Amino acid sequence: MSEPSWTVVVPVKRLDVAKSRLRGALPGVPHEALALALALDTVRAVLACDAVAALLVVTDDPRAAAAVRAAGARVLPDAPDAGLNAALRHGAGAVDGPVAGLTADLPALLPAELGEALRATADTPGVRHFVADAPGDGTVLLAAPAGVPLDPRFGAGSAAAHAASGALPLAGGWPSLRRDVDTPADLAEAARLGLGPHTAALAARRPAVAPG
Ligand SMILES: Nc1nc2c(ncn2[C@@H]2O[C@H](COP(=O)(O)OP(=O)(O)OP(=O)(O)O)[C@@H](O)[C@H]2O)c(=O)[nH]1
Ligand SMILES: C=C(OP(=O)(O)O)C(=O)O
Repeated sequence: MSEPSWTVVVPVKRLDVAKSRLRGALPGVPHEALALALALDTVRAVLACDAVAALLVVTDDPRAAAAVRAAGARVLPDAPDAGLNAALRHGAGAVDGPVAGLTADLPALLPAELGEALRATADTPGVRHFVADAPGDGTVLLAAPAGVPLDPRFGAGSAAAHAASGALPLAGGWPSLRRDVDTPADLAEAARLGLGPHTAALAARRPAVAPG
């Protein structure tokens, strides 16, 4: 097995405004706790991946910053404060060597699937690669070899945007990597695959019984 070489950059939006489509998905669970749990399970899997040398989380959220730091990530403030792609460019700009941007909403992520995807980039060297999300329209991972700018184009229709910008799609199955969680239905899908411990603990909570 080759040495770990990748730095993974994970952007985490301020928890109070992150993952708005998921608000209320787990009754009785504060929204910020759910957004944080998704990020912590993502971070946990990245740190356990043998292809990853370092993890850089770009965030302005103090609670998220403290929690991911405690888990072993480096934290960079979201100085541009101009959205996901600006945060990724900022993070990638602080990195030497191969760099991958990964979304922070992958609570079922298995380290082995991330490792396979990162290693698969070596089959076509010198170019950017991306992994589309399960529906195929979005992107969960964008990877650039050393010396090539990450040039992220996340957002609606990002799989097509990444392809149009010259990035090659990676074709593995990788269900846990492709399972980003934007909606309650996505969360149910992720639970079917197997949630990481932070999100699983919240999903196992029962809402308090209403008085009377
Ligand atoms: N640092 C940083 N991260 C961001 C920003 N916007 C989105 N992200 C992160 O980018 C990833 C993918 O974002 P989305 O799935 O669009 O998440 P979102 O904007 O929180 O969710 P919705 O409100 O449901 O659209 C998640 O890890 C977010 O935390 C931003 O402005 N700054
Ligand atoms: C940020 C993206 O979308 P979503 O909001 O669906 O995670 C994307 O897929 O590029």
